Amino acid sequence: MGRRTPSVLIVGSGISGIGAAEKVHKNGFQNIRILEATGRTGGRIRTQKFAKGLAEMGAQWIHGPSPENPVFQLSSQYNLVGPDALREENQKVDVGGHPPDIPVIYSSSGKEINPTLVENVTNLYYEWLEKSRNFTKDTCSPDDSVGSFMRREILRSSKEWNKDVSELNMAILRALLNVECCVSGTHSMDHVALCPFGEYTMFLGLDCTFPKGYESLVNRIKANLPNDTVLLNKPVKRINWNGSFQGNDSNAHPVRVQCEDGDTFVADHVIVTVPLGFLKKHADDFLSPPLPPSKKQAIKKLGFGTMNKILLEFEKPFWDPNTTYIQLVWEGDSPLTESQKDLRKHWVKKLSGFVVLDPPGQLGHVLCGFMAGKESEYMETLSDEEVVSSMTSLLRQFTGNPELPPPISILRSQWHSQPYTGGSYSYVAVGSSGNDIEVLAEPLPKERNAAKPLQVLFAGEATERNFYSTTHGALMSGWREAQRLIDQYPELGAAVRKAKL
Ligand SMILES: Cc1cc2nc3c(=O)[nH]c(=O)nc-3n(C[C@H](O)[C@H](O)[C@H](O)COP(=O)(O)OP(=O)(O)OC[C@H]3O[C@@H](n4cnc5c(N)ncnc54)[C@H](O)[C@@H]3O)c2cc1C
Repeated sequence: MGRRTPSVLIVGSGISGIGAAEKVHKNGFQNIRILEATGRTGGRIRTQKFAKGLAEMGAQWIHGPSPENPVFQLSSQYNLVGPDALREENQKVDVGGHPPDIPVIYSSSGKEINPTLVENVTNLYYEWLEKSRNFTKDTCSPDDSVGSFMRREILRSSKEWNKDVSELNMAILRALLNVECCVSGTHSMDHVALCPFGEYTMFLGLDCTFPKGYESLVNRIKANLPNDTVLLNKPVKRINWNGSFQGNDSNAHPVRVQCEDGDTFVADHVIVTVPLGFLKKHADDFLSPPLPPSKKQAIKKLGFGTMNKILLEFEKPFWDPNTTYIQLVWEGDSPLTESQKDLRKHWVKKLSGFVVLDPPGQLGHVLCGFMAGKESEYMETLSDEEVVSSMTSLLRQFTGNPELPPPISILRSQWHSQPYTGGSYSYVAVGSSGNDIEVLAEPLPKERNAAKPLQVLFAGEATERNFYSTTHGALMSGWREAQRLIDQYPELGAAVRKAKL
């Protein structure tokens, strides 16, 4: 590759792209540029003004804020999390993947359900969920899903239920599975593969938020980069590699990136951090020569679903000040029957519940509803007025108060319709496995030599086998690819260390 300073292009300015850029920059790389399709940095980390304060349209919590979590490491180093999150006890809590607080539960007949009535079935649900993480490819069929495993457990257990609890138990289980669809970012748990489900790894620690918004972390990392590193509104159309473009000669850069506006950039290396949702739509023509068939297959097989938020601001809270979560339970619903197909009529039934934003003094009286799957994608096509009207009817029905005032403002995410995202986050779908994640992460070319050096690298949450769908997974993936480049140029790191002496 000669003695020229290596140039690195990064496609996408989410936390994986910004994180990769900062790491290579810290290790002596000087020629770095990030090309971002949209008019902002942060990608699926997006903080917006709403009500009295801020709201997160994408990532909201640091999942597992403990010392092993790189997002937590950085956030505490930069003083971006509150004192509770920094307490040692907080970092040792093992929530085991379920919410630590007892919710307020409303049913569709307008009654509040006493949580003790559903405690047994809720505990059973979490036991089954835990069990579903213990399978491997040797102990289950590759076609099996978390949803069908749960149904088998429900059917087995329900034989022992009295008639008077059975209906409520079924309705609660349906509601809990709706929550799980939000966690996995999928339409149905029937789409989530059972064997690799346990590969997803959780850190210890009670989830925490960012008082100044999740974007404060992205901005803080970005501040370590030279000012002109990020070019906004530069959607990349095609990446030519292996010198497959006109005007190239043997001493020139092996990679050229073409933007939709006609601009081109050449480089030694490109790190692609675009979401899996984007790759699914553009796998055939995003690279030239095209992606190898194994990578295209992995992109096709892995899951990428939609999970959206609906934020509602109220003049006054109708909930008790201690309420942290409101769970909605549709009477008569069951996890054993498919959800209704008429989205226009039934989309609201997929809403899993509302988190109460805290503290109200800073944020206002705000409920944040969560909804996954096709219903969530349908919601994106409606107007704000239609969503407010549906939410008002829903809350009036569940609280049993036909006079409940409507929310005074609304803000919602629409991740599925974003052309450069195409959904919310990835999961390991039935028919795929953790190996597909590894294949997606493999750099190109696969066989490398002096004539065919390392050129196209892949990062982003969907490339992290154990931490996909999270901000820390995304950051780890950016650091992983940055390290791959750093290892390629040991002399740059050595020069940085020498300069520091
Ligand atoms: C609603 C929601 C809630 C979430 N909640 C949490 C949570 O509480 N905790 C958590 O840990 N994680 C959460 N996540 C997941 C987390 O936000 C993501 O895993 C993480 O932010 C992904 O970072 P990334 O860098 O991989 O991708 P992104 O942030 O998506 O960055 C990719 C960037 O590439 C750009 N791009 C795409 N195509 C092109 C192109 N052709 N040319 C140039 N640029 C392009 C995009 O515009 C984007 O800016 C949530 C996500 C969503 C959507």
